[in-house]
Amino acid sequence: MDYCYTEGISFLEKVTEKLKERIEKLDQSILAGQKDIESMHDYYWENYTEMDQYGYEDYDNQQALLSQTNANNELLLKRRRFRKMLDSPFFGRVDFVYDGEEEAEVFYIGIGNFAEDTGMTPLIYDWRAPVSGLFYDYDKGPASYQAPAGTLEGEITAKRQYKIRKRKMIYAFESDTKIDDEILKTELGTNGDIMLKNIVSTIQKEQNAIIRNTKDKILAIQGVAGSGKTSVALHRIAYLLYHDRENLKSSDVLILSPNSVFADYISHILPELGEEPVQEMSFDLFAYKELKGTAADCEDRWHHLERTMKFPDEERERIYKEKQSEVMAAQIEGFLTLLEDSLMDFKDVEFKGLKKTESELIQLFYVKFQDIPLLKRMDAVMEYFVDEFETLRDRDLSDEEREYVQEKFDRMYVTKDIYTIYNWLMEDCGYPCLADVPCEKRVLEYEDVFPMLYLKYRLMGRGSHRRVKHLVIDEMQDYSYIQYLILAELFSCSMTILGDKFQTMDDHVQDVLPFLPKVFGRKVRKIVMDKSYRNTVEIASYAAGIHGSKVPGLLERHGKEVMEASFENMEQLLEKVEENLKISGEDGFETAAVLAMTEEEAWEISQLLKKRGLPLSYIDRDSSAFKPGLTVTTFYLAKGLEFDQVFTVWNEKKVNPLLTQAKYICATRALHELYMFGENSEYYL
Ligand SMILES: Nc1ncnc2c1ncn2[C@@H]1O[C@H](COP(=O)(O)OP(=O)(O)OP(=O)(O)O)[C@@H](O)[C@H]1O
Repeated sequence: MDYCYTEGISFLEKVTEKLKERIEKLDQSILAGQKDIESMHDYYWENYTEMDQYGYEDYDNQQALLSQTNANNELLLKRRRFRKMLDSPFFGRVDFVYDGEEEAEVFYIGIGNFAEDTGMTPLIYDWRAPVSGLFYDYDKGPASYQAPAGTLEGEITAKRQYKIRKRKMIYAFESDTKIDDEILKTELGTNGDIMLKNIVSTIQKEQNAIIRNTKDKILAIQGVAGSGKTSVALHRIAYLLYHDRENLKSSDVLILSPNSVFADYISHILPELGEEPVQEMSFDLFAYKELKGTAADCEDRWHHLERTMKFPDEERERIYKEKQSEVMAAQIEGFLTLLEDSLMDFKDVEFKGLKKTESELIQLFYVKFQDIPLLKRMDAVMEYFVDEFETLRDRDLSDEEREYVQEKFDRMYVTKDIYTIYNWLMEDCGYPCLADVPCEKRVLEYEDVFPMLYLKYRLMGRGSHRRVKHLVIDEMQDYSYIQYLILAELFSCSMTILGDKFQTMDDHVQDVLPFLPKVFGRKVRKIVMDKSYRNTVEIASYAAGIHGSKVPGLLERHGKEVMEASFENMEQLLEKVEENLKISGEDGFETAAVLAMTEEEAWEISQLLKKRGLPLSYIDRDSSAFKPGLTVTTFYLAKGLEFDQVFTVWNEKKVNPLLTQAKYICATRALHELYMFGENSEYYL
């Protein structure tokens, strides 16, 4: 047995013992803490009637209780981390000789810090600790890392990698190259996990640079399919949380994600890395909530995609695109300038002897309060009026009086209804107007949702979300110019923006990187990730061929050739799917997917496969869970996910403007096997 392995095992044994001891001690402290909390509760309930009349004692008690509860929560978190570490305490080791010293210091690296006791030198260092950068960034030889006190230089004399599962050493070896490609290939070649994996033990140097970047406020990553964008973004969140515990909590981080299934698919990563889950939201849902008082319902992206595929209409698509574009944003600005006059109908105001003439009001409106958004400005003028009244009369207005005055001022707007104003804008731009119906009957088509929301913010202001301190935008290519303007209005925090222009859900590739700096009004650091880790060489080359783009950098992981076939009808096609499906049996796969174009097709296929007796999960836009086994869904809901086997199914006779992008998205979802199956019946026409 080699030295590296035996030494690894003996350290594993030592650490396991120490972890167990530490967990036991924590058990006791937690128990003692809980008893304290209980007795503090008891004391409070027994004595609170007698506590001093000013409430000092009561306050002190509450504070003591709070700090004891917090202390106990921290212990609970620590215990949770150590329990997790028991399974696999470390995965790397670096021996580092600091400049000017003789002997190497040994650093073991794992998912968290672990010392025998608080304040002692760690036996294991958190992968996010400054010293752990050595493991990811350097081979043997001269190296340095950034410590709080400055750069520390020295030499790496040894570097090792381990795989430990359920307290058993699976392998241990000396790695003199970067985190070894062979290991990476083996890790990627195995099935076993169905959700996205944490990649702490094999983070690559380029990925590490992104994860550890705290300098750039806005990072935008254009990465080829499978380059680890989502993984890197999540590890970056964990890194930021670790290094800024004081200011950044999990609840301060928001991920804009494409759908709920994707949110489920990535949800376990942060807890696995010892952090609490972060907030997650879809932008469409957010818009729907924000427009509640303006329209009864809003279509979402899926409606639009389905319509584009079912009823391709170039003119309609042109209008859709224009409405989301920079040109539209400029048109809205021009429109707003004119609206300053056309929306207003000034009249003298008089209330119980206090009068403001039309020209005085105009002066206040256009000069004194000119910086306030148009639909909020009259409120400011009214407050000015009310203030003057209350000062002169030396009394406050009653609620009824206030309402009466408010009405007078509100009447100076021709309308306050955003929907009506939006229709004026449509008229100005030469687009068809939306139906003139009352709010409860208004259903916004997707093309109008974001321009209307943007108009609303420009008219009413919004104020940025102070609670969100870091925003992650995944699938950046799927957001329009107008959507980015809204995001810039809403969030002024640091951001990680990531995506792949080739996966745009549109008939054209959209590259958002050129306009981001303009929208956010600041420098955006752009990073390209051009190596793919997901697909085999065969699948990646096939996928690149769909766009005629160059094959990304790949690990030389080979697999089955991509199978392309055309079938006369769906039954024959599904026969072939069944024949090739390998999700059961000894060396079967964990996940497989049949990916169709439209929801209707996906549903139909799921029913036909069920009839064949195949167990499966059907994912539609309302689904929220990702499950092992066979999944049937559309290409657009499969975004961001991956499957061991993918069967892409489309109708060859049908005109589908999204077909090229859809095929590319489907093809790049496959880890090991890809089947591209066309069907040429007239069924779906
Ligand atoms: N350093 C790494 N070590 C091990 N696996 C990795 C590494 N980087 C990426 N992977 C794996 O590659 C696959 C793709 O990663 P991920 O889903 O994060 O990529 P992506 O760029 O977001 O993909 P896409 O845009 O196609 O959805 C995942 O299985 C992930 O675990």
